[in-house]
Amino acid sequence: MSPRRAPAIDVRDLTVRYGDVLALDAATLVLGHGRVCGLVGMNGSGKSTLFKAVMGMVRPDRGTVLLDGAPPARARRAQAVGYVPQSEDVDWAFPLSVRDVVMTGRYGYQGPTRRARPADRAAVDHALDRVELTDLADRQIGALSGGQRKRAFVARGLAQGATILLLDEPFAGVDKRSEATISTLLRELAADGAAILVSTHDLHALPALADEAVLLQQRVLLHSTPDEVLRPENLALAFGLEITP
Ligand SMILES: Nc1ncnc2c1ncn2[C@@H]1O[C@H](COP(=O)(O)OP(=O)(O)OP(=O)(O)O)[C@@H](O)[C@H]1O
Repeated sequence: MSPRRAPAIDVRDLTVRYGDVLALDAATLVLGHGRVCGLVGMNGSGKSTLFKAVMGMVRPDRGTVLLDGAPPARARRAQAVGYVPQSEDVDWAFPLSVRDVVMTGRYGYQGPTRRARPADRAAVDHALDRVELTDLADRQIGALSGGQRKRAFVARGLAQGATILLLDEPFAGVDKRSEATISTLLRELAADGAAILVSTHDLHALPALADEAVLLQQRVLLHSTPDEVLRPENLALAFGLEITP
């Protein structure tokens, strides 16, 4: 019998503080390959902090993160994990074209100072095509619309060949076309075996997008199906008021 595969994302008892602010409080979240998990919570509930901790970009006070059974730094070196940050976390004035940004997804294979090999260029072209940005590939990244920028970062994860994808509010401020393009792509990637953790404030879109969902309020309040998470009494737990999706 083959050994059981480690979960794609295995977060246990994760506590993160920024000074006096308790951003995550013993959060536990386990996600398998082939699954899309929606992360739902109020502003300030710790969603971005969870992504950063999973990427190894913030140091937890307590708890562990394993990606495919390995610490985040090793998973990053192996190019196993791709991250689409919140728009606010990106310097859009950086003089990179869309193609350059997507090519950074390949740096683990070629090193930043080496010239792109044909396989790298082919992977980048394919990724640009899948997010429908081929026509804009040579434009400076800051000269794209919000939705197009999100698609460029999704393309970076695609070009990288990441099997774990973390997307921090990829639908914020994007139009229906970009939203549909990204959602369809995420479903296809999950069908190919990727594990996808995606935060969203778009509760309507959750059932079509995600196989499972997490309600976060520093702690994981609930990890269940999207329909269960969207029950008004559960949303009231996380948002503190009666809202209907
Ligand atoms: N660098 C930082 N220094 C101090 N406090 C921080 C820092 N980053 C985040 N915080 C605080 O940690 C808490 C969690 O923030 P986080 O960005 O993870 O929330 P979020 O759920 O992603 O919010 P949003 O939905 O608004 O993006 C908030 O109270 C926030 O103010």
